[in-house]
Amino acid sequence: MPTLAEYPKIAAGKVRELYAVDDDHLLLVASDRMSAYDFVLDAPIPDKGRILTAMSVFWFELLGDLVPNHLVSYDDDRIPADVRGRALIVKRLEMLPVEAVARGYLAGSGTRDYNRTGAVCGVTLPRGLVEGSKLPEPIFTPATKAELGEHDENISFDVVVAEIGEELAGKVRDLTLAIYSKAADYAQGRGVILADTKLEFGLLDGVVVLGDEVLTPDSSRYWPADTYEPGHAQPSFDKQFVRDWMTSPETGWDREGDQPPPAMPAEVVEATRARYIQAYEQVTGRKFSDWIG
Ligand SMILES: Nc1ncnc(-c2cnn(Cc3cccc(F)c3)c2)c1Cl
Repeated sequence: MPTLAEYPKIAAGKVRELYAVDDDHLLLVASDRMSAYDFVLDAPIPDKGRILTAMSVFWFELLGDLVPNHLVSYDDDRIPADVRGRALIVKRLEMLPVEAVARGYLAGSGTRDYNRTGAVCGVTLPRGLVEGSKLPEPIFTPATKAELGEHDENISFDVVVAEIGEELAGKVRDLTLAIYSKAADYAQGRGVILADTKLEFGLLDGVVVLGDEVLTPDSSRYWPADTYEPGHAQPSFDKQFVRDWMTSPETGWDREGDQPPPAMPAEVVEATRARYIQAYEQVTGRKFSDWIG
C-alpha cells in the first residue's frame, strides 16, 4: 500500500482532493470536512467522506447502462490505507470545461435568476413559480467552473455550444437530463427529493464519460420528501442541523459576514453524521456498516 504522500496532489476543493496515481489514473479523495454557507466548518463529520464515496459508487453502478463512467476501483492496492473507503481510483479524463447542472425544482441561484428574468440559463419558465416549485420538467442549467471559493456562474446552452461545440454540448445536456431524471425518480421512490445535481464529464478516446463524484449531498440538493412544500427554502436532508445551529440566536453568527462559523457542538456533529448515513441507507437500501474502510 503506498501512502498518500507518494501521490502528487493535482487539485483541491473545500472538502476533497485529487491526486495523480499514474499517467492514466487519478485518486479522488473525499474528506470528512463539511461546508455550509460557503464556509468549511471547524469540526469534521466522522465518516462523511466514506458515506459520500459509497453514494457515488452506488450511483455509478445504477447508471452504468446510461453512461460510461471513470470509476476503476474503490478497493484496490493503490488506495492508501488511511483513505480507504473514501477514495476512488478513476481513469484520467480530459474534463469538459462546464458544470453540467440539472434542476427539477427551483432553488438557490435558480430562484434568483428566475425572479430577476423569468428564466434560468436562458430557459424561460412558466410564471408564478416560487422557491421550491417543482418545474414542469427538469431543465439543463449549465455553469462555468469557478475558482476555489467563487460561485459558479450560470450560462446558457449557447455558451456551452460556443465552448465545446454543438454535438458535444447536446450530448452533455442529454446525458445530464437523463441521469438526473433516472436518479431523481429512484430517490423519490425512497422518500428523498433530488432537487438538482451538478455533474462533470470528460473525454476518453473521444467518448463522453461521467466523472467526479455523482449525486452526493455535496453535489446535489437532497430534500426530505415528507416535508416538501413549495413557497420557501426547503430543509436540507443533511445540512439542516448545521445550518440551524449556525444561524441560531445562541451563536450570534452572521452568515453575511466574514467571521468563521461558530464551533459545532458534538451533538450537531453526531446528528449530521447520522443524517448522512440515513440518506445513504434510505436511498440505496444498503447498510453503511457493510461499506469498506
Ligand atoms: N477522472 C478525472 N480526470 C481528470 N480530471 C478530473 C477532475 C479534475 N478536477 N476535478 C474536480 C475535483 C475533484 C476532486 C477534487 C478536486 F480538487 C477537484 C475532477 C477527473 Cl474526476
